[in-house]
Amino acid sequence: MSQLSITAAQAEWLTQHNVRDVELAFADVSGFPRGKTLPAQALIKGQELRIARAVAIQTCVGEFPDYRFYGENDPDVVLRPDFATLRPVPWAKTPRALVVCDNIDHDGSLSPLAPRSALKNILARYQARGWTPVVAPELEFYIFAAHADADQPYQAPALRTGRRESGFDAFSFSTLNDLEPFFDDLYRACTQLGIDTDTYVHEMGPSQFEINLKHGNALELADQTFLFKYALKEIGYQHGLNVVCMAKPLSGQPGSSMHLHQSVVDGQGNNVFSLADGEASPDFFHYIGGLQQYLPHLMPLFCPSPNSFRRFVKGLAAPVNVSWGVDNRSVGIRVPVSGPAARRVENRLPGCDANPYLSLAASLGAGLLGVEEKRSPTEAAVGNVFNSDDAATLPNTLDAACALMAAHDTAKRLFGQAFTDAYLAVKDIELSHYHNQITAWERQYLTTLA
Ligand SMILES: NC(=O)CC[C@H](N)C(=O)O
Repeated sequence: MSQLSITAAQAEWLTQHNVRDVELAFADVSGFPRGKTLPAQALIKGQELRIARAVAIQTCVGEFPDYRFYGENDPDVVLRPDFATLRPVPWAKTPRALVVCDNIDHDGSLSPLAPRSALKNILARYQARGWTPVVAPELEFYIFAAHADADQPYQAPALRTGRRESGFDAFSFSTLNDLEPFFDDLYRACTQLGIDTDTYVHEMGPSQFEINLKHGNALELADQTFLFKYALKEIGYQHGLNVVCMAKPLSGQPGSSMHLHQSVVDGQGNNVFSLADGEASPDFFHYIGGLQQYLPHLMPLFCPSPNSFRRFVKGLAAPVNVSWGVDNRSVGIRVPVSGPAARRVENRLPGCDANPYLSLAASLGAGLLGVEEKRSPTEAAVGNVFNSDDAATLPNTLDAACALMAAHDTAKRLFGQAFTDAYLAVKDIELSHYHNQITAWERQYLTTLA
């Protein structure tokens, strides 16, 4: 899966294309790209780069939790390139490449603080059973006009007639046509980055879109999703657009999700969720049982910011429960209609703001625990269950979600104590910043009272 050294063909390609630098990139806990840029020839010669271990657990406001979460001596990790991900940077004017890296501790092991390590460790647990997950993320995002004043609401971009979308316009083609130059460049970038896109549509909100990635290997899809979000931003900037993966950027409008479709194949490539006769297997139900039991304990990995929880509004196709059902958008765990080979589960909880490595690791980990423990799911939901009592099974703020994560050992069992403690410490800092803000709403409505 991972490729540890550069091939002669890759070195030749870098040289032939006059690639000056290579970004050694990895996702921090927020999913933001971080790393160092190295001259291409140095990479070819095998120069090793190190970076502070703490970078993986940088907060979204650029601070770090206490030393005890990453090492009192503030140590380094090696940025070890996975050369299977070496690609040109589509938006670079001077030829540049990028390669996704693992963070390696001094003892040669994957740093438990890095999100890519968390996913690799869960995949190793599947591998130990002779199993391989197959996943497909679906990403919703908003495209806004260029925007620099964080105090002002986002605005949809001006279209051909000067009009800006303001209402719902699901599945229309007209705005896709308006934004064709952006989408053309995005598609070109995806091809260059090895991102295998499937359908794209106008989603429900004003200037909200969805692009689905083709199903495949979980590590590859996490890398692709990480790079896709990087590409969205950069291609947007080239067109004077601000592409936003926040879960709920506009009040009163639909939020943006990152639904995760998942199935598992055995060593022969057979879907373990289906029996030979085409019926659903016991493991399929155990997997769903695991999701129902453990997803609530892992919510900060699907919904990483206070804003993430604003998405969960009844009736806007965003889940508010961990019920499961077939072909049902009022549940958190949806089973799409399919034949036996494609039998899969769709975890609808993650927002587009989720880190793809962590949300995939958490979802696959919860399902695996369900299989190992032979958990039974509830009865399948029938009809619309937005108002059912199951809603109470999910925390509805980041504060409550972190408290639930801390109160259970699920995250620790899947990702270890070091990661769990560091992640919660990061969230603690981010929440304290968030709660210290005085908002426009308070200025608007509380001044007459106080
Ligand atoms: N594509 C859909 O089903 C809509 C999902 C919805 N926008 C959400 O936030 O979850």
